[in-house]
Amino acid sequence: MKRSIATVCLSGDLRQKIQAAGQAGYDGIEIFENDLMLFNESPSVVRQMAQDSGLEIIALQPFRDFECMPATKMQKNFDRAERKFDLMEELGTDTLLICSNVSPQCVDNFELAVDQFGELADRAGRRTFKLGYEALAWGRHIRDYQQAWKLVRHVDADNLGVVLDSFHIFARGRDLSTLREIPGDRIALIQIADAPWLKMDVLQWSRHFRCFPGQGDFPVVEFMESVLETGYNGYISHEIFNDEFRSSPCKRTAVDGMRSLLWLEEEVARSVPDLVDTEAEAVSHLPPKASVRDFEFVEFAAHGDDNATLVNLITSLGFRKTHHHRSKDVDLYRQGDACIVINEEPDSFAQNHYLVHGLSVCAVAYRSDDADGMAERASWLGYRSFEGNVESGELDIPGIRGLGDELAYFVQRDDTGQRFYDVDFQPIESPALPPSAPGTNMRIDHITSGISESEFLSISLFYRALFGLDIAQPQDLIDPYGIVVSRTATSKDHRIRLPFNMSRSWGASTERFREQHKGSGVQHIALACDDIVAFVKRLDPSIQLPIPQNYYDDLEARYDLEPDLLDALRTHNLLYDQCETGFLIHFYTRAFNGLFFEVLQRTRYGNYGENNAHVRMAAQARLRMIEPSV
Ligand SMILES: O=C(O)c1ccc(O)c(O)c1
Ligand SMILES: [Mg+2]
Repeated sequence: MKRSIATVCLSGDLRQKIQAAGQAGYDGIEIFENDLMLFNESPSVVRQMAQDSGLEIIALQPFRDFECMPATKMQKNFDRAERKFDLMEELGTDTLLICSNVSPQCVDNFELAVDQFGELADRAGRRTFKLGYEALAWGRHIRDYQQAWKLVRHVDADNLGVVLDSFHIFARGRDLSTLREIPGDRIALIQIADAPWLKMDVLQWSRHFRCFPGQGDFPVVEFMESVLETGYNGYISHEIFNDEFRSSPCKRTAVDGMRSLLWLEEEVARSVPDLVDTEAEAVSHLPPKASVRDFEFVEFAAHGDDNATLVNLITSLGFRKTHHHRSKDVDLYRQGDACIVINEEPDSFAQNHYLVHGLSVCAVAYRSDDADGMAERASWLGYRSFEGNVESGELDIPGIRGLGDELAYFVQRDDTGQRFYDVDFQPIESPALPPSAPGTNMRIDHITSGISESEFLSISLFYRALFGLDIAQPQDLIDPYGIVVSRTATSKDHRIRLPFNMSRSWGASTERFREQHKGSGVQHIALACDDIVAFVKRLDPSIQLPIPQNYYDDLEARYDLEPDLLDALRTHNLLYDQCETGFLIHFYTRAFNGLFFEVLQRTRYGNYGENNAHVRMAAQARLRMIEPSV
């Protein structure tokens, strides 16, 4: 596929947009007229800029409100088109995109529209230009691609084709049935956009909520399959109007857009290999499939007193130090299957992380069936790799730059059942835990990150395209000081669960964390155990987040809980949630540097206790008022 992006997707001025698109590796760019109008260089300078960035200007757009206007306006419209043709000449582009008329003055007269487009195509043809006609979902009379194609077919001019924009098609009811019947050479351009399914005014939906394929809910892969069936082999061009993109660095957005196109091509090539005929896109040229299976360990950057704070907390949760790194100042703590690595090695990535963020998670390691394959996949998608200092005989674990300043590692288990710590670490004789210590088989259940609004879609793509996870619809969580928006990335078997949260309110939980932690990162680690009531009975309650008694009165009224259970919940700061098939019992620890742990027990329960998130956030906010340092 030839890859393109419309300048409207990116923040900044036209120079920044063009440079970002060029650096991200696109072949072409659609110039939005407004971007040109607001730029203080001539169209011929823009032409040179695009050329210098290795980009073909594939179209100028949009030409608006052309057809079926009152007679007095039509002459003006033809004149206006001629002015745009002059501009196209200077820009060095051969295609003008016209969108269907939205003006209240536009009359519903198909024959008239055919005549007018016939004349416009003649005029364009005289200057060897092409036209593309696109139905806006909110057009006055022409609103869907079938109507637009009917018009183009009736005009029957070689230089007039139809523009298919996935947003308008899905926003009007995802009918792809007749798309396959359009001959590929009559399609002027494919514009691609994904979006979340929302029930709202379609113009607002389009102008604010479009996103890159892989970040939303539209069946974009199916759309591309239908497009390929037409025989179309021109550009696929992102056209995303999105509020987050407007406030994000344009380079990152451009690179994410490229990742999205690669992901889309991969999905199409894997689902219908016969439709993909170019060698570069053949299945044999695709990267290894996503293969993250589980969490392997969480690594903290710590130092001095902070190290002691963390060790005290996790020891209270029943972790014990089992290994020390062979060559580095790194300890491993384990509790059942859950592994926490604490890194104090001087001059390391972890210590740099500590200097910036304080006590924090600097890496999450994922178990993979093919760790090198994951690294290769990451590099194919343009994610940056990380090379640590590896001594001879130690595992060279592939790492990449992940969310915020963190690393993501990919760890493979070999057939012998050896774990990463059997190679790089030495077991230590640790004193047995006191019999009173909670001891039940734990595993990492989920790891939640606090991120900024402008990172939200970027992270969705990271988890979807690189990790192959499913991304759930956003949910609103109610903090006493604002709304926290939460989405979760999950593997098919739910062994990997990665919620990520953002908030526009500086006082809400996510932003309070980001302020303390100096940026985005892991805010919350949830550990699953088999018997939480037994666990909590041996726990030092001072590490827990206190829950108000009113919560338990409400629980009692809401559910028919056994009195013993209700009593245990009440006594031990435990929260409870229930679904049709089962229930969840969980508690939270007090926070350190904005981070906290959760311990939970799931019984046929697939959610996250999100019904209790507001209780947790209110309890944390209250503690913060009493003890501002937490
Ligand atoms: O929102 C708009 O005006 C607009 C303009 C051009 C397009 O191609 C489009 O899909 C939408
Ligand atoms: Mg469009």
